[in-house]
Amino acid sequence: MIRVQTLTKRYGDKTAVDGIDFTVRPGKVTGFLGPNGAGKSTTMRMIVGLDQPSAGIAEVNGRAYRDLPAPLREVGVLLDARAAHRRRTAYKHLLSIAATHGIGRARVGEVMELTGIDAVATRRVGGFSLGMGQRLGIAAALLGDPQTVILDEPTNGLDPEGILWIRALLRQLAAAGKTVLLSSHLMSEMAQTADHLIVIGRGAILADGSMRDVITGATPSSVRVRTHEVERLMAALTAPGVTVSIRADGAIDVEHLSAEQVASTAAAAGIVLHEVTSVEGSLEDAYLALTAAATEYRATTSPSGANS
Ligand SMILES: Nc1ncnc2c1ncn2[C@@H]1O[C@H](COP(=O)(O)OP(=O)(O)OP(=O)(O)O)[C@@H](O)[C@H]1O
Repeated sequence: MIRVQTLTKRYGDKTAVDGIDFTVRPGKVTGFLGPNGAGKSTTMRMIVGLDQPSAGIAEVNGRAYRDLPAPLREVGVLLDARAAHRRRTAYKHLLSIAATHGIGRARVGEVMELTGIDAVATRRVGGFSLGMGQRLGIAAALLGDPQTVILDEPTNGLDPEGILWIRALLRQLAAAGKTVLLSSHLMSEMAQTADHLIVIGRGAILADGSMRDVITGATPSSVRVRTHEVERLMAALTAPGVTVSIRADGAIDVEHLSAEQVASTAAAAGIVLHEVTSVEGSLEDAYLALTAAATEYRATTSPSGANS
Protein backbone atom coordinates (compact mmCIF):
# COMPACT_ATOMS: atom_id res chain seq x y z
CA MET A 1 0.00 0.00 0.00
CA ILE A 2 1.24 3.48 -0.86
CA ARG A 3 -0.03 6.52 1.02
CA VAL A 4 0.72 10.11 0.09
CA GLN A 5 -0.43 13.02 2.26
CA THR A 6 -0.15 16.73 1.49
CA LEU A 7 2.91 15.78 -0.55
CA THR A 8 4.63 18.83 -1.98
CA LYS A 9 7.74 19.43 -4.06
CA ARG A 10 9.05 22.83 -4.98
CA TYR A 11 11.97 23.58 -7.25
CA GLY A 12 12.72 27.24 -6.54
CA ASP A 13 9.58 29.17 -7.58
CA LYS A 14 8.13 26.13 -9.35
CA THR A 15 5.70 23.92 -7.42
CA ALA A 16 5.98 20.56 -9.20
CA VAL A 17 3.71 18.72 -6.73
CA ASP A 18 1.21 20.76 -4.78
CA GLY A 19 0.03 19.16 -1.53
CA ILE A 20 -1.48 16.00 -3.00
CA ASP A 21 -3.22 13.13 -1.16
CA PHE A 22 -3.91 9.62 -2.44
CA THR A 23 -3.74 5.97 -1.49
CA VAL A 24 -2.74 3.14 -3.80
CA ARG A 25 -4.32 -0.10 -2.64
CA PRO A 26 -3.24 -3.73 -3.02
CA GLY A 27 -4.91 -6.15 -5.43
CA LYS A 28 -5.36 -3.53 -8.15
CA VAL A 29 -3.44 -1.86 -10.92
CA THR A 30 -3.61 1.88 -10.30
CA GLY A 31 -2.88 4.06 -13.30
CA PHE A 32 -1.13 7.38 -12.74
CA LEU A 33 -1.97 9.74 -15.59
CA GLY A 34 -1.20 13.32 -16.42
CA PRO A 35 0.20 15.58 -19.14
CA ASN A 36 3.94 16.15 -19.55
CA GLY A 37 5.31 18.01 -16.55
CA ALA A 38 2.24 17.24 -14.38
CA GLY A 39 4.35 15.85 -11.54
CA LYS A 40 4.07 12.06 -11.98
CA SER A 41 7.79 11.25 -11.97
CA THR A 42 8.46 13.70 -9.15
CA THR A 43 5.73 12.04 -7.05
CA MET A 44 7.08 8.56 -7.81
CA ARG A 45 10.62 9.68 -7.01
CA MET A 46 9.47 11.03 -3.63
CA ILE A 47 7.65 7.75 -2.86
CA VAL A 48 10.86 5.79 -3.38
CA GLY A 49 13.10 8.25 -1.56
CA LEU A 50 14.96 9.59 -4.61
CA ASP A 51 13.63 13.11 -4.04
CA GLN A 52 13.04 14.75 -0.69
CA PRO A 53 9.52 16.26 -0.29
CA SER A 54 9.37 20.00 0.46
CA ALA A 55 6.39 19.11 2.69
CA GLY A 56 4.05 16.21 3.41
CA ILE A 57 4.66 12.49 3.53
CA ALA A 58 4.94 9.54 1.18
CA GLU A 59 4.81 6.08 2.74
CA VAL A 60 5.01 2.50 1.52
CA ASN A 61 3.42 -0.04 3.85
CA GLY A 62 3.23 2.58 6.59
CA ARG A 63 6.86 3.73 6.47
CA ALA A 64 8.92 6.25 4.56
CA TYR A 65 11.01 4.44 1.94
CA ARG A 66 14.27 5.22 3.75
CA ASP A 67 12.91 3.49 6.89
CA LEU A 68 12.04 0.23 5.12
CA PRO A 69 14.33 -2.50 6.50
CA ALA A 70 14.54 -4.39 3.16
CA PRO A 71 13.36 -1.89 0.50
CA LEU A 72 13.90 -4.13 -2.54
CA ARG A 73 11.71 -6.82 -0.98
CA GLU A 74 8.93 -4.31 -0.34
CA VAL A 75 9.02 -2.00 -3.35
CA GLY A 76 10.11 -2.76 -6.88
CA VAL A 77 10.76 0.34 -8.96
CA LEU A 78 11.26 1.09 -12.63
CA LEU A 79 11.90 4.80 -13.05
CA ASP A 80 14.71 5.03 -15.54
CA ALA A 81 15.35 1.96 -17.63
CA ARG A 82 18.75 3.32 -18.70
CA ALA A 83 20.06 3.20 -15.15
CA ALA A 84 21.91 -0.11 -15.66
CA HIS A 85 25.71 -0.29 -15.85
CA ARG A 86 26.26 -0.39 -19.64
CA ARG A 87 29.36 -2.60 -19.73
CA ARG A 88 27.87 -5.35 -17.59
CA THR A 89 25.92 -8.26 -18.99
CA ALA A 90 22.23 -8.46 -18.09
CA TYR A 91 22.90 -11.44 -15.85
CA LYS A 92 25.81 -9.74 -14.00
CA HIS A 93 23.74 -6.58 -13.59
CA LEU A 94 20.88 -8.46 -11.92
CA LEU A 95 23.28 -10.65 -9.94
CA SER A 96 25.05 -7.61 -8.48
CA ILE A 97 21.73 -6.07 -7.36
CA ALA A 98 20.65 -9.40 -5.89
CA ALA A 99 23.94 -9.85 -4.04
CA THR A 100 23.75 -6.37 -2.46
CA HIS A 101 20.27 -7.14 -1.17
CA GLY A 102 20.77 -10.72 0.04
CA ILE A 103 18.71 -12.22 -2.81
CA GLY A 104 19.79 -15.66 -4.10
CA ARG A 105 20.96 -16.58 -7.64
CA ALA A 106 17.87 -18.69 -8.23
CA ARG A 107 15.68 -15.61 -8.14
CA VAL A 108 17.88 -13.93 -10.78
CA GLY A 109 17.13 -16.88 -13.09
CA GLU A 110 13.42 -16.63 -12.31
CA VAL A 111 13.09 -12.93 -13.13
CA MET A 112 15.14 -13.32 -16.32
CA GLU A 113 12.76 -16.01 -17.46
CA LEU A 114 9.70 -14.03 -16.37
CA THR A 115 10.79 -10.98 -18.36
CA GLY A 116 12.08 -12.87 -21.40
CA ILE A 117 15.67 -11.67 -21.11
CA ASP A 118 17.15 -15.09 -20.39
CA ALA A 119 17.97 -15.37 -24.12
CA VAL A 120 20.21 -12.27 -23.91
CA ALA A 121 21.56 -12.87 -20.41
CA THR A 122 25.21 -12.76 -21.49
CA ARG A 123 24.92 -9.66 -23.71
CA ARG A 124 26.19 -6.32 -22.47
CA VAL A 125 23.44 -3.98 -21.35
CA GLY A 126 24.96 -1.14 -23.42
CA GLY A 127 23.89 -2.91 -26.63
CA PHE A 128 20.29 -3.43 -25.55
CA SER A 129 17.37 -1.98 -27.46
CA LEU A 130 15.03 0.34 -25.53
CA GLY A 131 12.54 -2.52 -25.18
CA MET A 132 15.12 -4.97 -23.84
CA GLY A 133 16.33 -2.26 -21.44
CA GLN A 134 12.74 -1.91 -20.18
CA ARG A 135 12.50 -5.66 -19.65
CA LEU A 136 15.79 -5.61 -17.75
CA GLY A 137 14.54 -2.72 -15.58
CA ILE A 138 11.35 -4.66 -14.85
CA ALA A 139 13.39 -7.76 -14.00
CA ALA A 140 15.40 -5.67 -11.51
CA ALA A 141 12.19 -4.24 -10.02
CA LEU A 142 10.82 -7.74 -9.44
CA LEU A 143 14.02 -9.26 -8.01
CA GLY A 144 12.93 -8.94 -4.38
CA ASP A 145 9.41 -10.29 -5.15
CA PRO A 146 8.11 -7.02 -3.71
CA GLN A 147 4.60 -6.38 -2.40
CA THR A 148 4.49 -3.00 -4.14
CA VAL A 149 5.56 -2.29 -7.71
CA ILE A 150 6.01 1.21 -9.16
CA LEU A 151 6.59 1.48 -12.89
CA ASP A 152 7.07 4.77 -14.75
CA GLU A 153 6.24 4.30 -18.45
CA PRO A 154 7.13 0.58 -18.55
CA THR A 155 5.76 0.18 -22.08
CA ASN A 156 8.19 2.78 -23.45
CA GLY A 157 9.98 1.17 -26.41
CA LEU A 158 8.13 -2.13 -26.18
CA ASP A 159 6.70 -3.72 -29.31
CA PRO A 160 3.02 -4.79 -29.38
CA GLU A 161 3.91 -8.24 -28.08
CA GLY A 162 5.90 -6.64 -25.25
CA ILE A 163 2.97 -4.34 -24.42
CA LEU A 164 0.65 -7.34 -24.19
CA TRP A 165 3.19 -9.08 -22.00
CA ILE A 166 3.39 -6.10 -19.60
CA ARG A 167 -0.38 -5.97 -19.37
CA ALA A 168 -0.60 -9.67 -18.48
CA LEU A 169 2.25 -9.34 -15.99
CA LEU A 170 0.68 -6.39 -14.17
CA ARG A 171 -2.75 -8.06 -14.07
CA GLN A 172 -1.07 -11.16 -12.64
CA LEU A 173 0.73 -9.13 -9.95
CA ALA A 174 -2.51 -7.41 -8.94
CA ALA A 175 -4.36 -10.74 -8.88
CA ALA A 176 -1.67 -12.01 -6.49
CA GLY A 177 -2.59 -9.14 -4.13
CA LYS A 178 0.29 -6.79 -4.96
CA THR A 179 0.03 -3.02 -5.07
CA VAL A 180 0.79 -1.80 -8.59
CA LEU A 181 1.28 1.88 -9.53
CA LEU A 182 1.77 2.46 -13.24
CA SER A 183 2.28 5.62 -15.25
CA SER A 184 1.76 5.62 -18.99
CA HIS A 185 0.75 8.00 -21.75
CA LEU A 186 -0.82 5.16 -23.74
CA MET A 187 -4.52 5.62 -23.03
CA SER A 188 -5.71 2.44 -24.77
CA GLU A 189 -3.16 0.45 -22.81
CA MET A 190 -4.09 2.11 -19.54
CA ALA A 191 -7.80 1.50 -20.22
CA GLN A 192 -7.11 -2.22 -20.57
CA THR A 193 -4.66 -2.57 -17.70
CA ALA A 194 -5.73 -0.34 -14.80
CA ASP A 195 -8.63 -0.83 -12.37
CA HIS A 196 -8.19 2.49 -10.62
CA LEU A 197 -6.96 5.86 -11.84
CA ILE A 198 -5.26 8.85 -10.34
CA VAL A 199 -5.09 11.82 -12.70
CA ILE A 200 -2.70 14.67 -11.94
CA GLY A 201 -2.32 18.04 -13.65
CA ARG A 202 0.03 20.89 -12.72
CA GLY A 203 0.88 19.15 -9.47
CA ALA A 204 -2.74 18.74 -8.28
CA ILE A 205 -5.02 15.70 -8.26
CA LEU A 206 -7.74 16.05 -10.91
CA ALA A 207 -9.45 12.67 -10.39
CA ASP A 208 -9.03 9.62 -8.16
CA GLY A 209 -11.45 6.74 -8.59
CA SER A 210 -12.27 3.51 -10.35
CA MET A 211 -11.73 3.48 -14.12
CA ARG A 212 -15.50 3.52 -14.65
CA ASP A 213 -16.18 6.35 -12.19
CA VAL A 214 -13.43 8.52 -13.63
CA ILE A 215 -14.70 8.03 -17.19
CA THR A 216 -18.38 8.53 -16.39
CA GLY A 217 -17.60 11.51 -14.14
CA ALA A 218 -15.61 13.33 -16.82
CA THR A 219 -17.54 12.51 -20.00
CA PRO A 220 -21.26 12.92 -20.56
CA SER A 221 -22.79 9.53 -21.25
CA SER A 222 -25.42 9.56 -23.95
CA VAL A 223 -28.06 7.31 -25.44
CA ARG A 224 -27.97 6.52 -29.16
CA VAL A 225 -31.34 5.75 -30.65
CA ARG A 226 -32.64 4.88 -34.12
CA THR A 227 -36.16 5.15 -35.47
CA HIS A 228 -37.95 5.82 -38.76
CA GLU A 229 -39.84 8.66 -37.02
CA VAL A 230 -36.86 10.90 -36.31
CA GLU A 231 -38.71 14.22 -36.12
CA ARG A 232 -41.53 12.94 -33.91
CA LEU A 233 -39.02 11.31 -31.54
CA MET A 234 -36.87 14.44 -31.34
CA ALA A 235 -39.97 16.48 -30.51
CA ALA A 236 -41.06 13.96 -27.86
CA LEU A 237 -37.63 13.95 -26.21
CA THR A 238 -37.12 17.70 -26.20
CA ALA A 239 -37.28 18.97 -22.61
CA PRO A 240 -35.37 21.46 -20.42
CA GLY A 241 -31.87 20.15 -19.67
CA VAL A 242 -32.02 17.40 -22.31
CA THR A 243 -29.74 17.65 -25.35
CA VAL A 244 -30.98 15.94 -28.50
CA SER A 245 -28.86 15.91 -31.66
CA ILE A 246 -29.03 14.09 -34.94
CA ARG A 247 -25.94 12.35 -36.31
CA ALA A 248 -24.84 12.17 -39.94
CA ASP A 249 -25.84 8.49 -40.05
CA GLY A 250 -29.41 9.35 -38.99
CA ALA A 251 -29.13 8.15 -35.40
CA ILE A 252 -30.18 10.47 -32.57
CA ASP A 253 -27.91 11.14 -29.59
CA VAL A 254 -29.62 12.08 -26.33
CA GLU A 255 -27.74 13.48 -23.34
CA HIS A 256 -29.03 13.71 -19.76
CA LEU A 257 -31.67 10.96 -20.11
CA SER A 258 -31.15 7.26 -19.39
CA ALA A 259 -31.84 4.56 -21.99
CA GLU A 260 -34.94 3.58 -19.98
CA GLN A 261 -36.26 7.15 -20.03
CA VAL A 262 -35.71 7.42 -23.78
CA ALA A 263 -37.45 4.08 -24.43
CA SER A 264 -40.39 5.00 -22.16
CA THR A 265 -40.84 8.40 -23.82
CA ALA A 266 -40.86 6.75 -27.25
CA ALA A 267 -43.35 4.09 -26.12
CA ALA A 268 -45.66 6.73 -24.65
CA ALA A 269 -45.66 8.54 -28.01
CA GLY A 270 -46.22 5.28 -29.91
CA ILE A 271 -42.86 5.51 -31.69
CA VAL A 272 -41.11 2.27 -32.67
CA LEU A 273 -37.36 2.24 -31.90
CA HIS A 274 -34.88 0.11 -33.83
CA GLU A 275 -31.92 0.68 -31.53
CA VAL A 276 -31.37 2.07 -28.02
CA THR A 277 -27.73 1.99 -26.86
CA SER A 278 -26.01 3.65 -23.90
CA VAL A 279 -22.78 5.23 -25.16
CA GLU A 280 -19.99 5.87 -22.68
CA GLY A 281 -16.98 8.08 -23.28
CA SER A 282 -13.52 6.56 -23.66
CA LEU A 283 -10.66 6.98 -21.21
CA GLU A 284 -9.03 9.25 -23.77
CA ASP A 285 -12.12 11.51 -23.87
CA ALA A 286 -12.19 11.61 -20.06
CA TYR A 287 -8.46 12.29 -19.82
CA LEU A 288 -8.63 15.14 -22.33
CA ALA A 289 -11.64 16.66 -20.55
CA LEU A 290 -9.96 16.40 -17.13
CA THR A 291 -6.61 17.79 -18.21
CA ALA A 292 -7.82 20.45 -20.68
CA ALA A 293 -7.01 23.26 -18.28
CA ALA A 294 -3.92 21.67 -16.80
CA THR A 295 -1.72 20.95 -19.78
CA GLU A 296 1.61 22.68 -19.39
CA TYR A 297 3.13 21.92 -22.77
CA ARG A 298 0.54 22.21 -25.49
CA ALA A 299 1.20 22.16 -29.22
CA THR A 300 0.11 25.33 -30.97
CA THR A 301 -0.77 23.51 -34.18
CA SER A 302 -3.57 21.03 -34.78
CA PRO A 303 -2.56 17.35 -34.44
CA SER A 304 -2.41 16.94 -38.24
CA GLY A 305 -0.51 20.21 -38.53
CA ALA A 306 -1.71 20.47 -42.13
CA ASN A 307 -4.61 22.88 -41.71
CA SER A 308 -3.22 25.26 -39.17
N1 LIG B 1 15.13 18.69 -10.90
C1 LIG B 1 14.22 19.57 -11.28
N2 LIG B 1 14.47 20.89 -11.22
C2 LIG B 1 13.55 21.80 -11.60
N3 LIG B 1 12.30 21.50 -12.05
C3 LIG B 1 12.00 20.19 -12.13
C4 LIG B 1 12.93 19.16 -11.76
N4 LIG B 1 12.32 17.95 -11.94
C5 LIG B 1 11.08 18.21 -12.41
N5 LIG B 1 10.90 19.55 -12.54
C6 LIG B 1 9.67 20.23 -13.01
O1 LIG B 1 8.61 19.73 -12.23
C7 LIG B 1 7.43 19.55 -13.03
C8 LIG B 1 6.98 18.11 -12.91
O2 LIG B 1 7.88 17.26 -13.59
P1 LIG B 1 7.71 15.68 -13.67
O3 LIG B 1 8.93 15.15 -14.38
O4 LIG B 1 7.41 15.14 -12.33
O5 LIG B 1 6.42 15.54 -14.60
P2 LIG B 1 5.82 14.24 -15.29
O6 LIG B 1 4.36 14.27 -14.98
O7 LIG B 1 6.57 13.03 -14.86
O8 LIG B 1 6.05 14.54 -16.82
P3 LIG B 1 6.37 13.55 -18.07
O9 LIG B 1 5.07 12.94 -18.44
O10 LIG B 1 6.85 14.52 -19.11
O11 LIG B 1 7.41 12.58 -17.63
C9 LIG B 1 7.82 19.96 -14.45
O12 LIG B 1 7.41 21.30 -14.65
C10 LIG B 1 9.33 19.85 -14.44
O13 LIG B 1 9.90 20.76 -15.36
